[in-house]
Amino acid sequence: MLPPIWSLETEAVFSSLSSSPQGLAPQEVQQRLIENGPNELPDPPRRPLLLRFLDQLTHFMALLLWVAGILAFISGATELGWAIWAVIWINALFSFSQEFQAERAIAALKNVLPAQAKVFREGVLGIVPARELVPGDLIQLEEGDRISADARLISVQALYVDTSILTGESLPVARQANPIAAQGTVPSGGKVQPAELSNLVFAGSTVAAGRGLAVVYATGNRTEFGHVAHLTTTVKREPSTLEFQISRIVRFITGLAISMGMLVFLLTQFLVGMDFQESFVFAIGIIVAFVPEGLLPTVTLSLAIAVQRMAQRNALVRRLSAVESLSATSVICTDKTGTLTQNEMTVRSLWIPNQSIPVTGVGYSPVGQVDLPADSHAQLQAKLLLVGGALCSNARLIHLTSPAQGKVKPISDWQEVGDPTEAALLVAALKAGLESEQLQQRSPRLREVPFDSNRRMMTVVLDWNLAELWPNEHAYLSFTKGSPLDVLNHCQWMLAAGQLVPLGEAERTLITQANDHWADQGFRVLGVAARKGDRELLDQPPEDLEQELIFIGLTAMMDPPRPEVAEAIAHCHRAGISVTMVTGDYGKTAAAIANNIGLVQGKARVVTGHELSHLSDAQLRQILHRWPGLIFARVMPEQKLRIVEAYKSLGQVVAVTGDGVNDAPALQAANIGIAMGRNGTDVAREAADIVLLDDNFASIVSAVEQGRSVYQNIRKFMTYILASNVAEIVPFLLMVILKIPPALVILQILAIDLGTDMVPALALGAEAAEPGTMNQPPRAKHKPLLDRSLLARAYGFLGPLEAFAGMAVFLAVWQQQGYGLADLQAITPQILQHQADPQVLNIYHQATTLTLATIVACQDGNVFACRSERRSIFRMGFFSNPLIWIGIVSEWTIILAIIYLAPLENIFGTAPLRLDQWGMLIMWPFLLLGLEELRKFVFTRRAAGEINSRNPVR
Ligand SMILES: Nc1ncnc2c1ncn2[C@@H]1O[C@H](COP(=O)(O)OP(=O)(O)OP(=O)(O)O)[C@@H](O)[C@H]1O
Ligand SMILES: [Ca+2]
Repeated sequence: MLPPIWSLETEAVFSSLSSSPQGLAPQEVQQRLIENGPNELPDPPRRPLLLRFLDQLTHFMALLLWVAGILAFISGATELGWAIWAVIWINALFSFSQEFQAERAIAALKNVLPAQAKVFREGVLGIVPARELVPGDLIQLEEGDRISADARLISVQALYVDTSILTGESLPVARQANPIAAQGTVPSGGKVQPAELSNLVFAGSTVAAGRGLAVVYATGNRTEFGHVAHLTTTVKREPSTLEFQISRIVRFITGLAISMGMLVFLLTQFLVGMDFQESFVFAIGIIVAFVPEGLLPTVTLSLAIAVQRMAQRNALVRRLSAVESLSATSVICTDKTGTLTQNEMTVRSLWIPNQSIPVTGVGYSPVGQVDLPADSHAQLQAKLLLVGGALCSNARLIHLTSPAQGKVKPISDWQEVGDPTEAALLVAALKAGLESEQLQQRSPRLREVPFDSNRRMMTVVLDWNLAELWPNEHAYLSFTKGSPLDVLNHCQWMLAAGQLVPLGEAERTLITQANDHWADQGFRVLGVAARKGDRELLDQPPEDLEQELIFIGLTAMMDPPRPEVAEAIAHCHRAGISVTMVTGDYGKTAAAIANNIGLVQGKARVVTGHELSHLSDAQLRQILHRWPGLIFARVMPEQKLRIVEAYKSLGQVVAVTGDGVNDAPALQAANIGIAMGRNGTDVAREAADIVLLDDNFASIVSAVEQGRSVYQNIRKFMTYILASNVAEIVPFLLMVILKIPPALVILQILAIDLGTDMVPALALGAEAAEPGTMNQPPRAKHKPLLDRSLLARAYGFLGPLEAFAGMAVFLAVWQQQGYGLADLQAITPQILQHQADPQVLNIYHQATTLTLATIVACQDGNVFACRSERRSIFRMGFFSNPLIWIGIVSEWTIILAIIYLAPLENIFGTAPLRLDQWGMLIMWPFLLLGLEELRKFVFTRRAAGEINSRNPVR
């Protein structure tokens, strides 16, 4: 048996996996991919479709309907019995297909952002999809990465991994790269103990801090995670509060329906004097008609549609419930670098004491010049600054015209891998003819203290052999780069004109002023310092290593704002959303950028992380309350959490962006956590509700717009459905009050609720966002979906109008045939007892048919009315949502079939209409739409008046 991988020396690790320090060759990878299969876990088994369809036939509401159907059969109303059972099936099919579609839409999102891995192949670092990893691959691990295969470490720099998904251990555990002696480590019987085997990392865990290189030895099912995966991969889709709200509404309306049904039963029994069976049929019919069975699936589908639309606009929603929080978002706390700016850094200037040196060129292509000073000391120092920056970085430049290895997406000819800040330093050095790989070969790196955003510095220790730049009487040299003031704090000396000068107040002021000069113009400034020494540079703990440094110079780099961002911020302000910048960058840099993009006007209020740590919660809340455009600068990721919680305690709905490991708590605490898809870490993505595929602030704003529009759409189709319910119930109320036969029969009600209304309602659920959506303040957090204005519009305005139309045509048909109200009342008992003569019955059938057709026609007017709560349909255009027309065609197909196909005529109690009767219904939809337009007109006038009388300045 082979010795276990954790007991091997590095060379043996490579040879046992037939790999090398260069990584595998592409052909070899292909071969191994075929042998081992892709590095992914099989999808968890899903509930078979048939069973899921059966679920739809057996949930509570369906059971209720089955019972109602059986009761109908028992009481002899066979037709109604069949109809109710048909309702169950139609509903089940409809809900099933909607849920299926919604699920597919969401499942498709999984492939939008595939997991990736950084891997060396033939010595070149590239990014490949994690599913293409094979045993033998040499992978690079960095802070925040999710590890996608089991691997043996061969080098580490302060590497800590979070193995909680495997072991439940929540604290990060330290990893190392040396072989472990075989004896006594693993208990005989040999279950791998991840925590014990400190030179292994496992798929499913994440890098909490530091960096490392590792060789993959197991992929896919053969990983440790693969063994337990079947237990953990089933992700539960928790219902959102919106869905809770809807099911509450459904329950409420069901209750209402049942009491209505009972009331109708009692009234028809005791007031109208119907016989028992007939009353019973009415009661059941009313209950069935009123229960909004299709509501929940329609809501789910319109959420899924929104999620799809958001993905098209670069916002990947990971939890459905995020959609509704988006609609109520009132504050966005955003990063600066990469979100508001392009994260494309270019060094524009160098500064060494008393001298600035311009650098030309754009982007990452090393085309441009460093205008090196003529003075030899200054020239050497400028070069030293560039060399220090280049050697103290882990980024790489890839020139894509050279045969590209791996699958690196081409963005420009020159692309950076790694931190853009560091890539910019490499480019600047290259422009001065200093090639980082050559430098690295001559002065190999012996140690690294990785960058972290709390220290804001990074240090490397080199075996210094570049004496022509800077003679070194010691063996080693360290370079530290980082935020200028932090670096300066660790310096004792300054290099100037080839001499070490002790740093006094004057020198410090000089450097700080240079820093502020660049920062005020929006430049990101880094300081570079060095230290000479021997053995101690390798052994000292980081705190001691980064002491007594020699300050060398500053680099100023530009990261231009994204072009769309100013517009997006203006949108936010119009939409009543405050934007707060929370950045790790320097206050002056942040303020300059904020001004540039319109986040603040005039002088910005900047709160530094240091200041923040001295503020009490109450003071913080007061600041947040007072300043709409705020900047938090030099904050640590941990402090984001405090800002988020303070906003929440003010009752705001907070969206927050983040990219790093330490951002995860804030992302989780916020109402909406937004992670970066391009430059974010896997850890941040997994903590977030939404992942921005393009890291762009503007995408957040368009997601908010989509969120608002779903919310509006749900209100739209609810209004639409509730309005026709009124027209359905009024005939029965009038039957009782006026003692006339009902103007609709039960099956006709079912034809509306489960036939004609369905597709138009769906079409309303898929409406695009209205143009004015972002001109209104966010909705109040606790405002219920069914608020007073919606109920008033549906039950108090649209519904009664339709009911009036339906009753008017009903009575008009009788009138036409010479039956006034009194005559009708006289023959009512015969009609109800099915004893009227055929001629009268025929008139009755025509009258109910016309009422049915009129209500459906009114719903056509209504569907256009409901497309917006306040915008005129003439401004929206009748053809801007083609689905509406599909809905209308479906309505009339159903209605015409019911009226003119003989077998259906019998079931639905309809009769063919004459042309003049059709003429009677034609005006109603126009009347309804016209009155709605009038209402909207009055409403917008009033709203405009209110806005004008308010102080327009925020
Ligand atoms: N690779 C690096 N090496 C050394 N110092 C760095 C490096 N990257 C950033 N810094 C310094 O640390 C500071 C904080 O960086 P951090 O990444 O936390 O925030 P940021 O990128 O500046 O801003 P934001 O929080 O808006 O993304 C930077 O302003 C810079 O001065
Ligand atoms: Ca950052």
